[in-house]
Order: sequence, then C-alpha cells, then structure tokens
Amino acid sequence: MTKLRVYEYAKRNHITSRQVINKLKEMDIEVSNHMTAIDENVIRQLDQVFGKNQQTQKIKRDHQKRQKRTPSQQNKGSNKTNQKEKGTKSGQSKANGNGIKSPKMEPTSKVMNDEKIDVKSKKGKGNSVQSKMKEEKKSDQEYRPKENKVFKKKQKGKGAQKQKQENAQSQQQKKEKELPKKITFTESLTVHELAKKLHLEPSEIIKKLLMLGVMATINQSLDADTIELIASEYGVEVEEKVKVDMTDLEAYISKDDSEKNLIERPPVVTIMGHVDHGKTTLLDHIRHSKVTQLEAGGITQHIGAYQVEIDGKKITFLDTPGHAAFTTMRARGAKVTDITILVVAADDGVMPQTVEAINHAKAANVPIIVAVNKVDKPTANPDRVMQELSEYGLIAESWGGDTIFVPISALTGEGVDQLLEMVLLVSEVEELKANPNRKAYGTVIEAELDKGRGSVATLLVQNGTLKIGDPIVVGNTFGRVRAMVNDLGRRVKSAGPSTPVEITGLNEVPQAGDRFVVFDDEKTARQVGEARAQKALQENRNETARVSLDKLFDQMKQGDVKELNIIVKADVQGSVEALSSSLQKIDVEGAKVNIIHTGVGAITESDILLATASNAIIIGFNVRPTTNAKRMAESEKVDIRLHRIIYKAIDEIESAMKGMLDPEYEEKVIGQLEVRTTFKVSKVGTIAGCYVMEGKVTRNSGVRLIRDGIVIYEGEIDSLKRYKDDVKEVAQGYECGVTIKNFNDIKEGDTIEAYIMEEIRRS
Ligand SMILES: Nc1nc2c(ncn2[C@@H]2O[C@H](COP(=O)(O)OP(=O)(O)OP(=O)(O)O)[C@@H](O)[C@H]2O)c(=O)[nH]1
Repeated sequence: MTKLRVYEYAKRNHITSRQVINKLKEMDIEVSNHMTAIDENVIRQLDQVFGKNQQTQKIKRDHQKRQKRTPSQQNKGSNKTNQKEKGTKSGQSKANGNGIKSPKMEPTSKVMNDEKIDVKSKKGKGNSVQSKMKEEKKSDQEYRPKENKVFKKKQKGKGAQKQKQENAQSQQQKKEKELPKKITFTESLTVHELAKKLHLEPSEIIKKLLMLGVMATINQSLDADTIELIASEYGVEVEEKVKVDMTDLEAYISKDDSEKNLIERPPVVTIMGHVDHGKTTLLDHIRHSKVTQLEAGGITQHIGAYQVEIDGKKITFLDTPGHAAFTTMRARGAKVTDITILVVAADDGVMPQTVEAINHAKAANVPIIVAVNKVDKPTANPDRVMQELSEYGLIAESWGGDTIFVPISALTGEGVDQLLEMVLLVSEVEELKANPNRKAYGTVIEAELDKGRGSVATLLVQNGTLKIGDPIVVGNTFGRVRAMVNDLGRRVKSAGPSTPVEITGLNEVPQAGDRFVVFDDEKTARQVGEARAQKALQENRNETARVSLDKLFDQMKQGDVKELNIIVKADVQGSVEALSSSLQKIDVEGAKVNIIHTGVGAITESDILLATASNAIIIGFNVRPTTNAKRMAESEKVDIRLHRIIYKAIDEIESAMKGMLDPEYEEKVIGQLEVRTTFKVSKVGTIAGCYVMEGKVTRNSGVRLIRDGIVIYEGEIDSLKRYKDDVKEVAQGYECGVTIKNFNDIKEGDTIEAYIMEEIRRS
C-alpha cells in the first residue's frame, strides 16, 4: 500500500474528507487539509475505524442518492424494493472501482419508467403542484443535506400537505439539469463557474469544499486540482484545455503554403556602408533614374521604401541609408532584408562602419554584394578595396572567392545597371518566393502620426496580397486598411509580395519592425490587437530575455543559448585581436564563443543595436560606453563587461560558460572607529589607539582612513589588539589598538571606517 491523500482515502471509503480529518485529529495525527498525504500505518488505523463501516456507508450513500433522484418512488411505496435493487447495483459499480456515480449514470430503465409515469401524473395535477412549488420555492440544497431525515420524517408523516411537498420537490429535481459527463476549463474556474458547469447550485460546491477542509466563497477561483477533485465527487470527467496565447501574431499565420502556390517575388534590398561612401547618392540615383524614368512626370514620395523595375523584374529598396533600418528592425526580431549592398568608396577603402555593416549582415545571414563606389575619382583604388575586404571574408570572384564586386559611380551612374543585374542574379540564386493568393503578412518599415490622416504606416508585404478593407493587426494596433498608397504616391487597391505600401486605418501608430497580419474578420483583429496592446502595457518591453553572463549557465542548461555571441571593443587593435583570439579558444562542452563584431574605440549605440539584434554580450577592454550607448544598453538589457586585464575577461567568460562565475560581492560598512591617540613604534609603525564608536571592527575588515570627510587611504588591518593581546573583533564602546598595512600617516581625530565584502546572490 502506498500513501494516500486525505481526500483519496475519503473517496475510497465513501466518507467525507472532513470525517477523515476529524478522526486523524482525534488520533493526534497532524493533518492540515484534504491534500495532506497519509501513510500506510495511518491508513491501517483509519481502516479500523472506517473500514468496517465501509459497506454500511456505501449503502447509506446509495440510499441517499436514490432519494435525491427518485423521491416519487417513495410515494408509490416501491421505495424499499428499489433500494434493495439499487444497493446491489451500486455494490457492483463499487466493485468496478468507479467510486461515486452521477445519478444520471445509474438509473435502471424501471426507474426511468416510473419517473415518466410520475411526471405525467403530476402534470395532471396541474396548477396545484406548480403553485406549491412557487410557495416553497426553496432551492434543492435546502433539502439535500438533511435529505435522509427529511424524507424519512415525511414518509412517516401523514397528510396531503407532505405528499404535495414531496411531489413538488420531485418536480423541481426533474427540472434540474442532469450532471454533465464531462466539463472543460482553462486554467481555473470560480466556484460559481464550476457550479454552472456541473448544473449545481454554488452553495453545493461551497459545502463540498468545506467538507474537504477548504473555505471558499462564490467568486473564489479554484485551481485545476480542486476542480478535478470536486468534479470527481460527482463522477464527472474533467478536461483542462491549454490556453492559447491569443496575442501571438505568428500563430495566426497559416504555414500551409505548398510549393505549387509559390511564385518568384522581388528581392528586398538594404544599402549599407561607411559615412560618406555614397549610400544616399546611390539610392537617389537608382530612384531617379529608374522610378521617374518609368513614371514620367510622376511624383515620387518618400514612404521608406520603393520599387524599381529592371528588365521586367522588380527590386524593392529599403530607403533608409545606413544600418538604422536594418538593425533596428532586426533588433525587434524582424527579418525583411534579402540582400545587402555594401557601398565602399574606392578612394577611402574599408572603414570602421564598413566592418560593422559586414558584421551586421553576416549576423543576419544576408548575402552581401559589394558596390565599389566613386570609381570616377582619380584617386580611386578598387583593388585596395578588394584586398581589404578579403580580410573580412569577402573575396571577389576574380580572386577565387564568391562575393560579387561591382565597380560603380553613384554620381555618374556608371556600373549601377550592372549592380542591379547582380541583385537580380543573387535573388534568383536565393529562390525568393511567396504566395500572392493568401492573406497578407509582413513588417512595418516606418510609421507616424499624420495630422490629417491619423496613423500612417508603411508596410512591406512579405507574403500574400494586402487589400483595401482587410481587417489587420499591426504590432499592438489594429484596424481595417482604409487607403493604400504605393511608393509613387498612387492609390492602389492591393499590394502583393515584397511591395511597400503606405496604409491608413489603424487605431494607433505601430513601430518600425512590428509584424502585421491580416485577419478573417474585424472582430478577431480587434480582439487580438487589444489583447496585444494590453499585454504590451503590462509587460515591460525591456524584459525580453537577453543573454547575460550571470544567467548564461542556466540559459545554456535550458538550451536557450548554445553559442555565446560576443562583441569585442578595445582601445587598440592589438588588444582586440589578442582578446578575440583568446576568447575563441575557450573550450566548454556544449557551447561555443562566437565573436560577431570587433572594433577599436568606445562602445557605441551601433554596438548595442547589434548586441540586441544578435543577443550578444559586449566586452569592453580599456574602453567605456558612450553616454547614449550606456543608456541604451540599460534599456535594452544588454550585458556590457568592462575589463582592464585580458586574462580576467577570458576567465569571466569561461567561468560563466561553465556555470562557475565567482560570486559577486557587495561592500558592507560594519563599524566606525575614532582615532584618539597614536604611538609610533619603530618596527611596527604607527599604532592608532581607537575607540569603537559604532558597530564593530574585525581583524579581517577592510579599512578606510577618513580625515575631514576625505578618504585618505584605503587598505587592510595589519593588527588589531586589546591591550597586548591580538583579538579577532572589538565591539562598540571598547578601545583597541589598530595598525594599517603599509600605512602610517594616522592622526589623532581621524576616523577609521571598517567594512567587509559580503557575497550577494546573483540575480
Ligand atoms: N565622385 C564621386 N562622388 C560621390 C560618389 N558617390 C557619392 N559621392 C559624393 O560623396 C559624398 C557623400 O555621399 P553620400 O551619398 O551622402 O554618402 P552617404 O554614404 O549616404 O553618407 P551618410 O549619409 O553621411 O552616411 C557626396 O558629396 C556625394 O556627392 C561617386 O560615385 N563619385
């Protein structure tokens, strides 16, 4: 025999938990409630009390149940016979281990027939019964607890009054719905909700709970265990439904795009590169030469993205130079870019932001096409660019690599067509496809509040076709697509895959990088949008789980982190290299270090963005974050580790990966001492005769010597004495002699502050 919980024992023996609890208390056995487990010995002792009565109890219960269900039978005088019959039946069901059965599951056909006859006969009685029922409109629960007594008394009693009363009760019970076979719930139910599902009065549930030792009110929420327990008391099955997160937008995107529905879609291209290398000039050139040329006289408008057509094929450009669009979106979890054009000025070569751009693109796994710009300049040296980029793994095809290099002049337009052709070529290789015949989803490129039009958002349709009137959820906003304008400023009715469009009709302004999904109906869109807005309000956006060294080991154990992405910033290139190569050599089973970006100089906002987008930590060696970067790191919860000694930085990372990070310490001041006199002893140095003003001082304390409010020295105690004896500790109100290691400039009137370093739990 194993352990049983009180309620399980009670159920097994057909008694109430309360009875078991009371008996256990009588037996001086500690028990807190119906969930308390009782062991074999106790079960045996209980069996001696309840076991014998088991059969009797069972018969009593069956009797009660029958009375509840078919009181009319008693009137007919068939009660006794039925009781016997049913007693036997219940006995069988018990032998089957079914426990308490719901009334509905037990009635014999005879009982049912009797009931039918009974009801009919009552109907015949017409209004008298009805009015009686009204008169005695007491709910069933008033009878139930005392049922046995009530019925017995009533049976004994004489007269039509009682007869009618019983008939009325029977009628009432007939009216009552039968117990359900099964109930379902999500997470929890209140007493009221459970009662409703079980077709019972809440007071009945409350009583049941009380018998199980639980005090509950009608609005009290019951957990899954309690719901199951109560339902099992009535023989009702329970099914807990897992709550679907209605705020998860991805869940609304059907993933059943079969290959046959997919057709080629235009690539989405971002232009990146160092300051002044010609990004804007290139974007402008493409737009003006291609767009306006196609749409003679058309007014191009800035909607954050535009499309051009080359040989009948379209290319979508994200019209935000620099990394801003790319990285902010990626930092927010959106992947929109298919191809990156890396612009490098041939007269300037690879510069810090070029490297950053390479690392951003690599981290996002986006193919790079190099546009070697400004080749029209006499000082242009494309070979040098190729040479320099090869150091970053971008090797030109002509040099045996697989990176496409196109020499261009964004100013004159030379080579730009070839560049666009290359974009189409890469796009073909990437096999970019989408299904235009489905509901659209995609990402917000830009959004703003327009005085006249309200919330205006530029969306990039990534799959499907967006149409006017579509019910839509965009980030935490929702609405119906009221109007759509394309990159040429024209009103359109629909927008297919890779098309940027500006829409109005949203209730609020979404954010760049937000996901949008089209819904079947406006009602669901509204519900989801509102639920998302509510959720966003509740949870601090910054709480997103970013990798942090303190939690790294746990995150690794949970399988959340398998690669530790690191950004290394240092004061000189030599340190960057030394630190990076040492970090890469760290060998911890099940995890590896992945240096995603390195650089010389302060930690900037761009580093934080990359860390956010790639879930990386930043190691700063002899450098500090800029004020803005620091603020951003705090809000984005990016872990920055600053070091001055290389091996310490490596140790820290290795320990974190092994789950052996040294404990963190916090300083705790334990006492204040006043220097009342000093003695100079040749071999020892200056001895300070002190008085412990506050707290205490211990032999192993750290000390700070303070003079006129200024910390003169910070160090360790060399000796702590009372009279001639070395002591471990001197408490408040006592005098002592103190010497400080390697420090003798102690003066009368100085204050010595004693502190210890206390280990604090890592969060
Ligand atoms: N000669 C020559 N000059 C160019 C070329 N492309 C750009 N420039 C010039 O280089 C300067 C910088 O160009 P931008 O397009 O503003 O460079 P950017 O990369 O967008 O610069 P930021 O927006 O500051 O990052 C401008 O004066 C351009 O006219 C080119 O192909 N040839």
